[in-house]
Amino acid sequence: MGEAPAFVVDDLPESFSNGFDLKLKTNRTRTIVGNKEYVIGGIDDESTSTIGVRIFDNSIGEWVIPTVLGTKPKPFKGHSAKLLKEDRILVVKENSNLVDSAWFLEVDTQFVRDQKKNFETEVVAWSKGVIGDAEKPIVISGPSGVGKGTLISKLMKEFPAMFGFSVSHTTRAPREKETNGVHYHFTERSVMEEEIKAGKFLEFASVHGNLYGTSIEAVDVVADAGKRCILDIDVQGARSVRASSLEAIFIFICPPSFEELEERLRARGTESEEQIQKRLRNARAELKQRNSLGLFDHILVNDNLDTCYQSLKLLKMYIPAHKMTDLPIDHSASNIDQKILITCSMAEQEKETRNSFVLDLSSVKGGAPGRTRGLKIYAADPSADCINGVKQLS
Ligand SMILES: Nc1ncnc2c1ncn2[C@@H]1O[C@H](COP(=O)(O)OP(=O)(O)OP(=O)(O)O)[C@@H](O)[C@H]1O
Ligand SMILES: Nc1nc2c(ncn2[C@@H]2O[C@H](COP(=O)(O)O)[C@@H](O)[C@H]2O)c(=O)[nH]1
Repeated sequence: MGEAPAFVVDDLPESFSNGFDLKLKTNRTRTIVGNKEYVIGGIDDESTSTIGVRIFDNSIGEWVIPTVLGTKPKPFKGHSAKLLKEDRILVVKENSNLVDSAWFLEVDTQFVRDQKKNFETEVVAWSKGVIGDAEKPIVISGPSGVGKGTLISKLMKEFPAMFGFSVSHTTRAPREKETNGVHYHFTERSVMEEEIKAGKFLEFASVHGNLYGTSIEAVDVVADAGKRCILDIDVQGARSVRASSLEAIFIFICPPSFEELEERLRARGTESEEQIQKRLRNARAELKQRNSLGLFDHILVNDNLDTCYQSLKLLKMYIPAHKMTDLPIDHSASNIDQKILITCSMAEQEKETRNSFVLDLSSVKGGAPGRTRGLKIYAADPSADCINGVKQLS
C-alpha cells in the first residue's frame, strides 16, 4: 500500500468522459468512484494471470493494492470501462467473443462491503457477465443411502448435454472409487473454513461429522456450460439454498422403509458400522423434515429404481435452456445506465449489419463472487456517437 506503481503515474489523462472512462493507449482505464480512482489493466497480476486492479485513494493521496475476489478474467489487450450505479464498473473487452465480452468489477456492492470488514483491506470483486438466465438448478435431498446419487447418475447418463453435476467440497476422506474434482473436491478442513469465510460458498453444513458445501463456482461452471445444475445435498443444505437468492427446484427422495434404507446403506459397503449408525440417526431427523412447509417442491419414494427414475423424469426438468435468440428484444432506449451500445471494429463490408450491438443490463441478477446473469445482447443501429469503441445510447 502507499507507493505509486510506476506504470500509472505519468500518462493518465486529466479529463474523463462522463461515466465512460477513457481507454488509455496502454490498455488501462481509470474510473472515479467518490474519492477513489480505480485503474484497471496496464499491469497484470503475474501470480494469478489476471488483469491488474489498483486504486488511487484521493483522501489519503496514496495508491492501494486491493484484495481481489471473485472469478478473475484473464489479462486482455484492450477494454472500456463504465461506472454503473456507483457500485460496480462494467468492463467491455475488445476483440472478444460476445459471450465473454462483459465483466463487472464490483467496488462498493453489499458483497464487497461485507468482505472489506472480513479482510480489513480495500476489496474489489470480479463477476463475469453471462448472457441470459440459466435454467433453475435442481436440488436433490434425502437420507444417506436412499439412492440420490444413483438417480442423478441415471439422469446425467441419459441427458449428458442437459445436466451438469455441482461438485461439492467435503472434508471427508475419498472412498475407493471416488476421484477428486469429479465426485467431490476433497479439501482440508482449515482450507474449507477459510474459503467459507471468504464467501465462496452458496451453502455448507456439517453432515455426519464432516463439512460439506456447494461453492458458488461449482454451480456457475455448470450454468456457463449451458447445462442445468444438479445439487446432491443434505436437508440443512437444501434449507440454506432455499433461503438464498438461487431459485431452484427442490426434490426429496424417500426410502420405502427405514429397514430398506439400512439395508442399502450396509449393502453399499462404504461406511464403518459407527458411520452407518450415525447416518441412520441423521436419516430419522431428515425424514421428519421432508414435509417442512415450503421446503420441498416434490417428494419421490425410491422403492423400485426404474419406477422412481421415471417419476423423476416426469417432473419435466429436462427441458432444454432457452437459446439466446429466444430472448425478447426490447429496442426502447431508456436509462443510459442499463443499455449500452457497443461498436466492434469489423471488416468494412460487414459494418452495416454486425458492428453494433446493445448490451442490455436492465434485468441483470447475481454478482460477485458468482456470475452476473441476465445480460441481453442484440444487434443495434450502428449510427450512434462512439467513445473509444464503446457507444452510449442517448
Ligand atoms: N431403488 C433401489 N433399490 C435398491 N437399491 C438401490 C435403489 N436405489 C439405490 N440403490 C442402492 O443403494 C445404495 C445407496 O445408493 P446411493 O449411493 O445412490 O445413495 P445416496 O442417497 O446417494 O447416498 P449418500 O447420501 O450417502 O451419498 C447403492 O448401493 C445403490 O446401488
Ligand atoms: N449440505 C451439503 N450436503 C452435501 C453436499 N454434498 C453432499 N452432501 C450430502 O452429504 C451426505 C453424505 O454424502 P456422502 O457422499 O458422504 O455419502 C449426503 O446426504 C449428501 O447429499 C454439500 O455440498 N452440501
